[in-house]
Amino acid sequence: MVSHGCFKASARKVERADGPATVLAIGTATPPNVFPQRDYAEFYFNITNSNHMTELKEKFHRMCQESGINKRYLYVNEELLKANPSMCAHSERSLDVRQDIVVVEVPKLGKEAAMKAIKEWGQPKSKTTHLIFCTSSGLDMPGADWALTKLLGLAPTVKRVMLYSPGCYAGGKVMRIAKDLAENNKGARVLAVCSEITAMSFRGPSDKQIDNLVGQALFGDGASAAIIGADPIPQVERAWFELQFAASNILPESDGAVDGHIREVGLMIHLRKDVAGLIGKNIGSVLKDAFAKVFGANAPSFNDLFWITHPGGPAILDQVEQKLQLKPEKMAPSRHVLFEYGNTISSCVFFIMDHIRKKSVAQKCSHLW
Ligand SMILES: CC(=O)CC(=O)SCCNC(=O)CCNC(=O)[C@H](O)C(C)(C)COP(=O)(O)OP(=O)(O)OC[C@H]1O[C@@H](n2cnc3c(N)ncnc32)[C@H](O)[C@@H]1OP(=O)(O)O
Repeated sequence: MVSHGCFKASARKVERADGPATVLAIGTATPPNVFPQRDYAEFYFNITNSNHMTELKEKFHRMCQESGINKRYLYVNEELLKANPSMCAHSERSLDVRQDIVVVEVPKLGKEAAMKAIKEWGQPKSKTTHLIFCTSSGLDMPGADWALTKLLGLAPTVKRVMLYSPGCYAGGKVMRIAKDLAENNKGARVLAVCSEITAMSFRGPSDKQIDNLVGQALFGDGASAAIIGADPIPQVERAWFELQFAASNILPESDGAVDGHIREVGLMIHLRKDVAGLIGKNIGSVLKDAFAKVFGANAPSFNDLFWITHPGGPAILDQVEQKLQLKPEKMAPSRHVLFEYGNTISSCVFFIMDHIRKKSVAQKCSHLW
């Protein structure tokens, strides 16, 4: 609905929340198949019939060892991959097979995470006013947001936002949109769900595309969900985090650094070799600008502030730690989630926030950092 110009500023003010957006609950979910990273090269080269590529197998094994990952959860398993050999080739027509999996399973995994978040929130799901669904695992119409609305039994009038294919910066993007919705719509309760199943990009090795191996060594499946709203109801809702500021930035010389293209062969991911270097080169100035906007001239040091990093890979975490001269504990939550789950793309950041708050509770901390 669009109103004419006579809509009064005072009426708009009434509709805004008083306080900042807060995270009121978090839930996470993973598929049942667990893959220990130490055995993954063996599994991967066996299932893709690639054991004859001995040098590549050795290189992949080294990458897995250096990945900072202990285990990952994947929807695919031996049985499914044997039944769908086109997914095990490096580039064979396989889009239909992959889409058939993710169109069904991505909303289902998202539902698992969302139900945990709603349960923790403790409010009836009918109080959900907005739904944001984010995935880089496939595309469909009417969309995974619609599918999740049906699966959860949310009101047909819930205001939906669907984000397809934002890739790794999606955790921040989801929070930015949720913050805007929560602060500009008094009483809004936003269910934000990120769900990823890498069946779109699982593929066999090729000595012509080493960056594919990087992705095969790092990415894992997982879903996370959060309830975000401003002005928590006293004694009823609990604010775990306040969302102070949200922004995004396109780095200079970053074209093609992280690309994903949906083709007949599924999702083909490209990673430039210098991704970690590019982040290291820019992280200081980007964060300084962001923190100056929140704190003005009195921004605390990077070690004193509360902030977390998406664990794209160990090389990225090392660069950030080194360039900003961080104490090791600053990167510990990101490294922990990478170790336990791998890089679960959009869902990673809520996994990290969930880990931090649980650890704070276990250690009886009065604050989260
Ligand atoms: C969708 C999202 O969610 C978005 C994202 O996060 S995108 C993911 C971003 N992550 C990255 O780009 C990964 C960063 N890289 C790393 O963390 C580490 O390189 C790694 C864990 C993958 C491997 O570490 P490593 O084994 O210690 O050594 P490293 O030397 O870096 O790489 C091993 C080999 O792979 C090659 N390699 C690494 N990255 C490559 C790339 N992107 N393209 C081509 N080759 C690459 C290296 O040149 C090296 O080859 P040689 O053995 O012939 O020298």
